[in-house]
Amino acid sequence: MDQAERIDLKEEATTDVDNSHICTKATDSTEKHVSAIDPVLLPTNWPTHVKYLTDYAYHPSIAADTLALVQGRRRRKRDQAQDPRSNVDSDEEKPRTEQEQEYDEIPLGDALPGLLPSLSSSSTTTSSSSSDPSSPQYEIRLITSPPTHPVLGSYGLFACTTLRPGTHLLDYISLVAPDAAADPDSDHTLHLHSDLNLDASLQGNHGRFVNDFRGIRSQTQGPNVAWDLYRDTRTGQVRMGCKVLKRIQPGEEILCTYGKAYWKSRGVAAPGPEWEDGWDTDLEDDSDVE
Ligand SMILES: C[S@@+](CC[C@H](N)C(=O)[O-])C[C@H]1O[C@@H](n2cnc3c(N)ncnc32)[C@H](O)[C@@H]1O
Repeated sequence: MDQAERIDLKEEATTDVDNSHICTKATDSTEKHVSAIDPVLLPTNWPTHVKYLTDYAYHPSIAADTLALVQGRRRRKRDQAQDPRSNVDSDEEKPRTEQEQEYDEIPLGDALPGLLPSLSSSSTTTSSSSSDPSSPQYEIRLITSPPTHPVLGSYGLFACTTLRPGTHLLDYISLVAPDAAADPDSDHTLHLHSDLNLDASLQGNHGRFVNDFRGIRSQTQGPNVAWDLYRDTRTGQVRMGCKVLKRIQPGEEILCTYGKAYWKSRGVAAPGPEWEDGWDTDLEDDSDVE
């Protein structure tokens, strides 16, 4: 952890006239490595009690083997061993453990650079992400309307630009903790893989602000984004991506499903379909939408 990139940036407010909403724009000059983002660089509406992370933090109780797998170190070692120029010992002759095989099955994907979202798309390999680094794709907003909104007075994540189905928008960055160390009272948890969970209650990124669609979009509309587990092609690190399912207009709230189990564990009925299929099965065909 703590490989956060510091970007010396100045923030300026810009108004999107067409959509009557304000998004925060940022420009960078130099890049350095420090342990955390400077308070002045934090996103608008970022809570003071939460540390902003640009990469995962790992709970000290995670077993060494599991940590090597979830961080991708075990995979990198294997890849290096296959390189004829390398003198790294190969693990290939050793039979794959059940746990290694389980991690091998996680689909590969390209991680977004661990920067603030306003800058994160500048060097991404995903063609579906925004190519304009000075134009953030989303921002945290205090929810003040409509009066029926279930989390009125709390925060949510909102689109600043049009987001197309299939876009890899962000990753849910937080503390990675095993079940045994999970905080049962945390409202900012997401299952990662096996017995590992993501907990962004005290450290995280924009992902922690994505609300559940219930009471905001209809059951027929469903969520407009979905969480998608992947292993970074480059590093082998296991990450939780957020993919756009349906076209999201500027100013629209970015909403996922927490799953029925989340609400059931909190004594809340969650009617309607499960909405927990893979993100690509619910992907809207955007080809004829203008
Ligand atoms: C990950 S947080 C979402 C961000 C939160 N609004 C904030 O400002 O930190 C999850 C919590 O937000 C609230 N929440 C999110 N979506 C909701 C919904 N559709 N209906 C009711 N509460 C919701 C619940 O209290 C839930 O435990």
